Amino acid sequence: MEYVVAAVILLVVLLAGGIGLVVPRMRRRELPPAETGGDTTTLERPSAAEPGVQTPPLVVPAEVDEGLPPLLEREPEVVEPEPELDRPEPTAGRLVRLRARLSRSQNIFGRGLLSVLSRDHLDEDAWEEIEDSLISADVGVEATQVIVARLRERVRVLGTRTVAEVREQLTEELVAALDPEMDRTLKTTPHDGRPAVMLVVGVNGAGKTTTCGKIGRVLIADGRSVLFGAADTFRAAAADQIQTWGERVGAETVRGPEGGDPASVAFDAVKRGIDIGVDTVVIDTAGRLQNKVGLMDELGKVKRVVEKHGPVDETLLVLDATTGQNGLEQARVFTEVVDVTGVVLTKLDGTAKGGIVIAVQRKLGIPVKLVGLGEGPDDLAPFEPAAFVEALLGSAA
Ligand SMILES: Nc1nc2c(ncn2[C@@H]2O[C@H](COP(=O)(O)OP(=O)(O)OP(=O)(O)O)[C@@H](O)[C@H]2O)c(=O)[nH]1
Repeated sequence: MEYVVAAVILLVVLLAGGIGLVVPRMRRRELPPAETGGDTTTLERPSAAEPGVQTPPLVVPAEVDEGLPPLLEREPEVVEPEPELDRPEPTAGRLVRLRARLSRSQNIFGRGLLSVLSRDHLDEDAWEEIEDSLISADVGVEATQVIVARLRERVRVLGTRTVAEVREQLTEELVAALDPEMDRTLKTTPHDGRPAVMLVVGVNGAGKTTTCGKIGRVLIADGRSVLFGAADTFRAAAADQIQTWGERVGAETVRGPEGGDPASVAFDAVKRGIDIGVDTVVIDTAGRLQNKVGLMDELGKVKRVVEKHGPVDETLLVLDATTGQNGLEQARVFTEVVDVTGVVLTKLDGTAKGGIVIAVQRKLGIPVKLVGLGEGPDDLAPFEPAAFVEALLGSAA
């Protein structure tokens, strides 16, 4: 009997010991549900939850942290490196640096025109060829007639003989046709405690959004701070596109919902520009031309709403040089809707008709302020008549 009692006691002790060893191990393997209370350590969930979904933190009892290796390891903290910002090229002398891009136009001006001028005797046929060259370079009939008449007169009166002299005189006439006295400065200086506001208008595809981005870089290269307003809510990708341009140079973009009200985006952009104290707010707009009345309403509204903050300082019209004289008709519609203060002529690198610059200025009476000479971020140059004409004529004499 004593043996039986001793055996039962031994069995109970062994069982108790066994349970004592096993239970804590099991408890270590299982994570209890949240809200255990008491002394706890809160861990972040390792994977990001879906946006908008609140994920409760995982809670691990403090005792688990002691002794055994942690079952849930903290994610190593990832410190994103600051994105490196682009440093846009300085704007001074860009036109000279990009002059090779005008090579297609140069063929007409440089080789064609100057080879005629180099003939021993400039007879009627030669003058007609010169006229044809200018017209086919899109200078426009009216402007061509004025330029050729003045050149003929100078050659006759001065008795010009050498090619170099004729070239010099042609250069002067082309520069004069570009009205070098016109004010081509961009009004981008903040005033009255608010940023300068620039509206960028033009038909879709003219290179408007790209040009906004390039203008931002031009301004930043010249030491200004910039904010973009993505008021082209018509084309979904336009806002992304301009935001990307902004991110590359550290400029903020204000955007609205796709298909939203462009005027409200423009208003918010200027408001934000005032709040954060930038120098210039550049606003991209949509340019659907199917319906002139709709365009007038939309652009007119954008302008009116923005002007609740103060007047628009600069309204730039973006024109695609490759559309030639057709582009001029489109341009006129815009000048009727908004008070255009300057023209940006894009894609001059893709046309043999660089003379369009002269036609645009004469027809619209608005200065060309910038020219686009490629798809690269800094392929936009302040327009300088003399440097431009030199680049067109090249050194083919
Ligand atoms: N070769 C050349 N291409 C250019 C120039 N400027 C713009 N582009 C190109 O023209 C195309 C159209 O440019 P976008 O800026 O998207 O045109 P958009 O007028 O803003 O069009 P929407 O946003 O629809 O209004 C792009 O492929 C640009 O890279 C230029 O000076 N030269």
